[in-house]
Order: sequence, then structure tokens, then C-alpha cells
Amino acid sequence: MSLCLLSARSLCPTASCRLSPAASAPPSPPPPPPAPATLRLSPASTSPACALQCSHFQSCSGCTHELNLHRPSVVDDAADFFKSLGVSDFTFDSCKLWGWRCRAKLAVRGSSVDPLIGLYQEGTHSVVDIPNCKAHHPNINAAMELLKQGIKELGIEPHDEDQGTGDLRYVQMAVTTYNTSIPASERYQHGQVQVALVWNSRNENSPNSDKLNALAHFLWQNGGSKCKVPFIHSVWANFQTSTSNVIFGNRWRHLLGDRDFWEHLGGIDVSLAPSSFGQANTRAFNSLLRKLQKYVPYGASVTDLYAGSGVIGLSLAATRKCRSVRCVEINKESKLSFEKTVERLPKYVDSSISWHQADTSVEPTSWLVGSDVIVVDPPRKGLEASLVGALQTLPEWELKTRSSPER
Ligand SMILES: C[S@@+](CC[C@H](N)C(=O)[O-])C[C@H]1O[C@@H](n2cnc3c(N)ncnc32)[C@H](O)[C@@H]1O
Repeated sequence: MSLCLLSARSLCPTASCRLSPAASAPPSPPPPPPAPATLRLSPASTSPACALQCSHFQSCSGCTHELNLHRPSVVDDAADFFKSLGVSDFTFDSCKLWGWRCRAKLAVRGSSVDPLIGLYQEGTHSVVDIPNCKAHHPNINAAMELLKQGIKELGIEPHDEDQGTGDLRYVQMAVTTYNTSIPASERYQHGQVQVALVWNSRNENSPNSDKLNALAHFLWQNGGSKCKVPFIHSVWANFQTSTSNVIFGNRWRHLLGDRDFWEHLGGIDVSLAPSSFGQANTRAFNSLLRKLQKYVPYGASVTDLYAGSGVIGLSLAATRKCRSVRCVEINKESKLSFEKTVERLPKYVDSSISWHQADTSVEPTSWLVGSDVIVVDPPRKGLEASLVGALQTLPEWELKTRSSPER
């Protein structure tokens, strides 16, 4: 069995240069890909000024690196770490240094006269307004500006955490860069934003729902498909009244624009509903998927743990002709996006493909059995101890099953 440890999670946080560890060694490394054992730097490294130059850097908790974005010092630490594990072909692609973030969850606070849209200041619940964020795709900033305008014109009250009042709590902005009606070279810059408004009510029949609909129509009229330069893809609502820190409630409603949101990643068309996890750095994730594919033998049985809507597993199914791909994910909302993506897989893909709603920390060994390759892409808190234990004991366990017929 080859174990493929993928830390695509490192794509999600906020520094502008991203690490893309290609694979880890134990227990038995897969055949090395053709990539050389070097740190590959983006063309930006030739520029003397790889500094973030963002006016929000000091106050916003988003970015951790301000200088040397083309090669932050943590790259050397990562290279040393992987070398110590026997992985000498660690590579690093920074991809885009600015405007790379295609997905953002932002708090909406302040007042209807002076709304603030941004991230919390480090260690506080004070929101820093970040209209000129350098990490955001430019159309996320344009959509934030339009949202502020709508809040002011329609008198929408942002959420007040202390009082539990106000209508609009958060907004999630996700950019699709997959518009095949324009040339490929222009698609990224013309990315369109799926806006999900997190509304402080139980459902769409609550007394403040008129304001929600008015705000959605404002966004659509001023940025939607009928505009000269459209940049709003669709508008969704999520309903949340909890006093906890959990951003989303369980109820989602599609309001305006296209219901389906597609991106092209790792060689396949991928559907991403706003309720499903999506990687923030679209370009870097695509590059990581392309690298990862080279580590997976043709015809392998793959288990994709922490799969979300199964982008990694399904991209492997299509490009490595996998015998089987099992995706394991705790969030049931991701299943619909998985199914839509499967429907669009090329006809030649004949892998046995399945998606399972399950907690990987419960009886993890049952998910490892029979797999040639295991992909793990956990949230920021990392792998659960039970899964780490199962992965560590796996070679022993595999040995037992292999030897059992001879007993
Ligand atoms: C970093 S995301 C990766 C998603 C997916 N691999 C992708 O690239 O789109 C982590 C995913 O793990 C899921 N998750 C968190 N805890 C889990 C658990 N205990 N068991 C299974 N999935 C879990 C989350 O819902 C989330 O979709």
C-alpha cells in the first residue's frame, strides 16, 4: 500500500504563498514522479518587490506573510521536514501572489450607515474592514463594495453579536473562473462571484425576509448577467440564528442567478455548492492536483478521506483510470456536488465510485482496508488521533491479511 498524504489544507489559510507538499514517504513511497528535486519558483521571483503591499496588513488577521511572497522562509523549513522523511522532491509553486483568493468568508458588522465587511482583528471580535484586500480575487472586492452600497441604500442592519440583533451576519464569496464563452486567457480576471448571505433568521418566511430579497435583487441588478460587465454569478441565502461562532446554519436557499457553480480542476469539471467545502486558492489547488496525479499508479484503488465533494478522488478517477475511488466526508451537504461532478466525468471513466457520509475518526481502519492509495486532506485542526493510529499500524495489519491465506 502506498500512503499519499496530501496537505491541500495548507492552501486554505491566508498567506499569499502556498506550499504544496507532493507526497510523504511512509510506509512505502510510490515511484517518484518526473519532477526534479528542486524548489520551483514562480516567475514573480525575478521581481525585486515581492511584498504584499496591502494597507490592511497590520490590522487584518488574514495574511501572515508580508515580504518575500515568492519564497517565504517557511518553504525552507518544509523542504527540510520532508527531506528528513526521505522525500527529496518537495516542490513549491507560489502561483499567483496577489488576487489568488477565490473564496472568502467575511463578517458583516458596523451599522447600515457605515458597514464593515472583513475579518476579525487577531484575538478579538472586532471586524477590520478590508475593501482593498490584496489576496482577494478583484471581483470579491468589487462584490464587497456593491454589498456595502446595498446595505446603505436599503438600510440593512449588520449583525450585532452582543445584542443578537441585525439582519446580515456573514457573507461568503466564491469565484468561478470557468466561463467557456470567453477566451481561456481572460477567464480568471473575469471570474464571477457566488454570494451567500448569512441571514439572521430561521428561514425565508421570517419578518425580515423582504429585506433579504431586496438586497439579493440589488446585487443581481447591479452585478448580474444583464449588466454590461457582469461579476455576480448568483445569490444564495443561509439562515443562522445561533449565538455560537458557527458561521452557517443548516438551511440554504438559492435566490437568483445560476444554481450550478462549476470550476475546472485537476482535469475535470467540478460542481461546488455554497454549502460544500471549496479550496480558496483555485490556481494553486489545480497545480497541486496535477502534481498529485503523478504519484498515483494507474488502476489504483483510492480512498479520499475528508473528501468534501470529492474533487481530489474524482480527478484521480479520471486521470489515473482508478479501479475504485471511495470518498469519505462528514458533511452531507457535499453529496449533491459530488453527484453532479460524477455526472460530468468523461464517458471513458469506468471506476467504481462512491461517496460516504462518515466521520473518519470512527473505526478508521474500515476505510483503509483494500486501498492502494489513501488521500487525507483534513481541516486545520489536523488528523484525529484514531486515524493517525490506524495509519501507523496499517503496514502490520496489511502484513497479517496478506499472510493469512498461508496459515
Ligand atoms: C480541508 S477540507 C478538504 C475537502 C476536499 N478534500 C477538497 O479539497 O475540496 C476538509 C473536509 O473535511 C471534512 N471533515 C471534517 N472533519 C471530518 C471528519 N471527522 N470526518 C470526515 N470528514 C471531515 C470537512 O467537512 C471538509 O469538507
